[in-house]
Amino acid sequence: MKKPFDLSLYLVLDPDLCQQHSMVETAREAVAGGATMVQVRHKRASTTERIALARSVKEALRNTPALVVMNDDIEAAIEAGVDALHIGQRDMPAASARARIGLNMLLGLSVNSESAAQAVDPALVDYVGVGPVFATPTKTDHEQPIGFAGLTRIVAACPVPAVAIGGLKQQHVSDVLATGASGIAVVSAICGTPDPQQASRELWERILASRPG
Ligand SMILES: Cc1ncc(COP(=O)(O)OP(=O)(O)O)c(N)n1
Ligand SMILES: Cc1ncsc1CCOP(=O)(O)O
Ligand SMILES: [Mg+2]
Repeated sequence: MKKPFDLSLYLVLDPDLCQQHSMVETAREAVAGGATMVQVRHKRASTTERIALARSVKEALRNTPALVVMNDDIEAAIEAGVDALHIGQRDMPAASARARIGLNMLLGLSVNSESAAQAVDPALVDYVGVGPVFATPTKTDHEQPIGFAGLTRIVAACPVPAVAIGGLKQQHVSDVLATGASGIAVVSAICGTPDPQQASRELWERILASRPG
């Protein structure tokens, strides 16, 4: 069975930024501070290394409600038994990914335009990552930034829940949620900060403060 998911505070791990605190430690601390999803994203690692890393992250988050996501690597996602796979428009067709991962794993897809949003098939894709909202040095090959106006239009065109990504910091939380996005995805707002739990908690508090009720 697919797990229910909460995109509110979505951490994407980065091996270069996670030096003082390892990726596993950063994941643990961020979830203690409120992160709801953690993506294992390691572009230089082998599939074997990604499997080991994902297993360690899963173990660290075992008694928490946070979900573990694998970026790009379908073999590693299946072998490590993560909760979700995240792919981009150029990685593989969503239909191929869904055929491989089956019906029990969540599938996330990156979207950068209204036309890509309209093309999302909710029978295949569970959520979208929309961005980059702003230019960011964390991903050097990112698409054209969309800004909040673009984010608003793309989120409205998406048939599935959306998480915003790219250059997002604490001060952007309320503007992100005002677009209709379900959450905020961050790398450098948590990875590489001196206290990842505190960074996560500050983001989480802004999320709570930005939501009605
Ligand atoms: C939540 C989330 N959204 C978008 C992305 C970017 O995915 P992609 O476009 O495939 O780029 P890489 O991350 O693979 O460089 C993401 N990873 N997560
Ligand atoms: C993985 C990814 N996809 C689009 S932008 C991005 C990196 C976001 O990093 P940061 O939160 O540090 O700007
Ligand atoms: Mg990708």
